[in-house]
Amino acid sequence: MPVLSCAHLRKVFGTRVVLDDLNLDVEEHRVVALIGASGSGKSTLLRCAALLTEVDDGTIHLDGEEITDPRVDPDAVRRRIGMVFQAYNLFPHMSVLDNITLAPVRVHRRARDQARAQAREWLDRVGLADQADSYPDRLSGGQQQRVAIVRALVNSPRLLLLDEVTSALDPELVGEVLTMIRDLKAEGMTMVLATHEMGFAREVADEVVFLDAGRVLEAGPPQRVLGDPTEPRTRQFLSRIIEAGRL
Ligand SMILES: Nc1ncnc2c1ncn2[C@@H]1O[C@H](COP(=O)(O)OP(=O)(O)OP(=O)(O)O)[C@@H](O)[C@H]1O
Repeated sequence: MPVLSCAHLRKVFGTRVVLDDLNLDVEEHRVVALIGASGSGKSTLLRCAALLTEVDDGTIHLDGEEITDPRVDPDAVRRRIGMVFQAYNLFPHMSVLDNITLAPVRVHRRARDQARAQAREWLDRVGLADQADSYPDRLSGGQQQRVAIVRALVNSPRLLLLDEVTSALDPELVGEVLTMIRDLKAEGMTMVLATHEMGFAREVADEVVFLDAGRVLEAGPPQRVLGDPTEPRTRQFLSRIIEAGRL
């Protein structure tokens, strides 16, 4: 059974169809990279999967449970899904440790000591143990994004959704975040990531999914989709990326 299964998703903003009969399955321990032009629906898909945006039609299952069922408690679902955004969204007036433990303690009613111990363990693993009591503005962008990823991991989610997590970073800080994602993959974390980093998608993803106007136009192993795409639209997208020097 897939960890995440999206079937016939449809999302419309005003008159614009942003997800259009979209289907996507993500098996356990797999990493799926979503690629596609700006506006193709990558962020919307991730936000729908995290129950941050409501779908207009279709279903989403997490471990076989339909999470788009209105009777499901969204907070309970969000505890099982970690989501990280492009802008790390850390609270500036809170220490790293408080940023990480706020939701587990306040929203998910986890015991404070237990949440803090787990947060410290994670910070240690990603080399940020000495920053636990720092405020975000003392950290580099790469460190802040790693804290945001730890914040998403502290509930031991079944699935991690990463939306352009390196886009806001200076090029020299991208590597440390990518290394962290690589390590998570090695540990077997199931992930879906929207990315413009084709080189990284090629290296880390088990499957690359090309979205075009809210549909999955092409999906498969990275070598195939990025190296020898069958769809003209995918080829066109990739040649633009090559021109921009980003492949
Ligand atoms: N809350 C919203 N209200 C209205 N329109 C929205 C909203 N969120 C997204 N859209 C529109 O939906 C379309 C798809 O946006 P989305 O952010 O999902 O694309 P994307 O593929 O992630 O793009 P990018 O690569 O630029 O992040 C865009 O045209 C966007 O303007």
